Amino acid sequence: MVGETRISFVLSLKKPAMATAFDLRLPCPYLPLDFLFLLRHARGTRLSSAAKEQLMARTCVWNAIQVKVYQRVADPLAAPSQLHPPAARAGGESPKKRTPVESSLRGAVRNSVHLVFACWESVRLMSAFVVPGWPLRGGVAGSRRSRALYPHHGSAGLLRRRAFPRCTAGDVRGSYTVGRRLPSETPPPLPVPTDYVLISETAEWRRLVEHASEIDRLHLRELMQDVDRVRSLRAEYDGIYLDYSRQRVTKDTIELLFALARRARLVDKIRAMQSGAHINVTERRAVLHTALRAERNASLVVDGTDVVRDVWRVLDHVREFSERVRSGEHRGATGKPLRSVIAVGIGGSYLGPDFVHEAFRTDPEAFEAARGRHLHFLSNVDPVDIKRCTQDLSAEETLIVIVSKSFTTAETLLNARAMREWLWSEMGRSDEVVRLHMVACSSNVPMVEKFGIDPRNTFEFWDWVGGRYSVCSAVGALPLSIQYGFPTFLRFLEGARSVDANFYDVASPLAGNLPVIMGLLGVWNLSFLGYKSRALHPYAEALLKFPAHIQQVDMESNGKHVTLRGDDVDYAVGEIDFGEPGTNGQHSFFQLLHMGQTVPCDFIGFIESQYPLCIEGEPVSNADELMANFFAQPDALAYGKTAAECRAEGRPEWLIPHLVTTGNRPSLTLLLQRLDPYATGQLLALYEHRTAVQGFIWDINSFDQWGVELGKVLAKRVRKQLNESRYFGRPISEEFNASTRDLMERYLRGQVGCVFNEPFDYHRDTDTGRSPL
Ligand SMILES: O=P(O)(O)OC[C@H]1O[C@](O)(CO)[C@@H](O)[C@@H]1O
Repeated sequence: MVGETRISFVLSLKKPAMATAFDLRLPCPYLPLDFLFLLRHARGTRLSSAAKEQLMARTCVWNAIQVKVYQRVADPLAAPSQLHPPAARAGGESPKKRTPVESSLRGAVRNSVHLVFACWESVRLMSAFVVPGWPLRGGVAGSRRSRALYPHHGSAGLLRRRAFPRCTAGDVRGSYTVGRRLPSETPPPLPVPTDYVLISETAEWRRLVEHASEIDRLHLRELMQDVDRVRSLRAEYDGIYLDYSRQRVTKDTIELLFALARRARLVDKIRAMQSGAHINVTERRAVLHTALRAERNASLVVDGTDVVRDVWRVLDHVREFSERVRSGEHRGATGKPLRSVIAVGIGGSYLGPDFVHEAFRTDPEAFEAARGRHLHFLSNVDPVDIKRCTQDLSAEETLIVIVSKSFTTAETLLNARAMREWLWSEMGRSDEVVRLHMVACSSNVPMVEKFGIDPRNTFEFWDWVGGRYSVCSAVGALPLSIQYGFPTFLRFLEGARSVDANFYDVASPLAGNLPVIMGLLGVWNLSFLGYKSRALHPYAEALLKFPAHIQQVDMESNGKHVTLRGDDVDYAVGEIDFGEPGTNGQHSFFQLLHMGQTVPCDFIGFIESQYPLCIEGEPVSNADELMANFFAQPDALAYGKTAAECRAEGRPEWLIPHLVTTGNRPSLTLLLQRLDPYATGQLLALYEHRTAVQGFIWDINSFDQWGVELGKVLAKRVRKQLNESRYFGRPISEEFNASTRDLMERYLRGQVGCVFNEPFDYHRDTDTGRSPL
């Protein structure tokens, strides 16, 4: 064996024809081929057949060499190269038109280059495969382009890298890691048990169904009288006090839910997540947002890379850059310090940072740290959002942070280009303006570079961080550290880490695992009691954006209809989440919560206020007034009001039916000391993991979002049509249904309200390339 040498090599073949040339017979369409490729071409190696068999087992486990060969295919599930989408057309740049002859000539040349290259690399790798201590040098990439393709390799001091000239993203990629001893391999996702059945077909599930009809006979009014029960339905961890006695459960329910968790192999799934297994099976990715808040001295090797080391490399970069901006060392193009930040992003690239920003804003220490600074978020593609963001700002003093994991999201890129135009319109059209005023957080570094952002000002994150789970990555770290200082952001990470420890401590009784308890209660309420919605009420104005963030975390994660294996679920999964801070929510939709549909509620409150205001002569402080409502609402929902109680109040008989509230409406209460950056991190992790627990029990993939992709594809068709009709007078295609056609026609009759001074690519006819102007 080669001992301490490890080589990681990725070859992405753009065309199936190329695969044929290499005789790659893929065992299944999406495979990273691992050693199969080498072994098929390995003649005369010194490997024993037992060793070959082991390598053929697709586990890519061998401590000497790791090789992956990807084939790009049409099926999205089958396209690992999707992780690095082709560079063309993003950032508004459009490819040059080529004649067919030019294109096929180029294609042929490129194919031959790839073929020669791949053969050469096979020989090199084969040599390393059989010769101990083979002095391998090279791989990717001295050039900025190839460094961008494999940014995570950029950090290892021991790497030897070399550019692959003429390669573009999506063509051929390779990387070697030389001389690092890697302690462990990425574990494979959990094997599917041979006796696999839908969770709803298990005895544990059926027992809960029966139990639900027993619970239906009990009212929370009675349940709350059992002091023993009430005291047993609570848990506490690191300053978070969870009271779930107002859930429609008994101690038996909880035992039955634990039995269901055992049957669903919840503990194994949590461990698989923690270890970096590819539990996001449809995208073949690990789910490691918890690594984003791991301690600096921790280590977690996933797919051959120590992800914690990478996390801290980026955090150090964030610290250094944010300090330079805050101190005024990094200045704008006209020499002014950058006091304002506009973070441009949408969905997970916006909601998390916005929630945390709001939570920090009135924390006394964070407030001090942010004095004189402004943070804004530009999310909606509605141009009005641009107007609102920029109207009070001076471009000369503004830094734009483009946040997009994919760097292909249409809304974000259009907003990014709009921001670039805004900067240029104020300070002149120069690369320098972009270099000094625009930075990016993305996992698609080549596209960021293509946009014109200095690669040194690009803060990467990785495909194992889902967008909605990315607030602890550079996505949140950069804008929030610039605004509040890096130490404040670190305290937020520490809070999240604390709850991660609780969640991953599956060796301890699950009764003390807050995310597990909350997740199981969520499953109970939806799948067994049939409550389709869930409301989140933080009694803290600073958490005003928390419900919106959790809405995405939960609904994008668990809004699914098939199990991990692709079987239809025959049970309800994924609640509708909404919420508002108390007491505002009470004066908005609480009427329905009290008298209309039953919606399980989460109440979040704090012992200390961020702003403890006491007005002389008032019977209680302002915070006490808030908390009086916090304590009252859960009981109002649980107990309701009977006709007898109304009569006892002397209400007229005709009014009584309108006054009766049924009660028996479940809620849980979370009480924490005070809302500071640490507690903000705790709450984030608690709710992230609650969602994961539910997904684990339901056996769905909580970490992909294919539904959203469909909407994006359709919007692309409409965009093309609007362009063609608006600028070239083309009729609306018959491909659209009558309703959409009529709506679009009506819309197009209106004025766009824009005058373009010079034509640019976006307005070219999509077929002829002709400019309308
Ligand atoms: O960060 P990106 O790649 O721009 O994506 C933004 C958001 O779009 C989605 O893919 C779908 O809305 C979210 O999951 C993600 O948070």
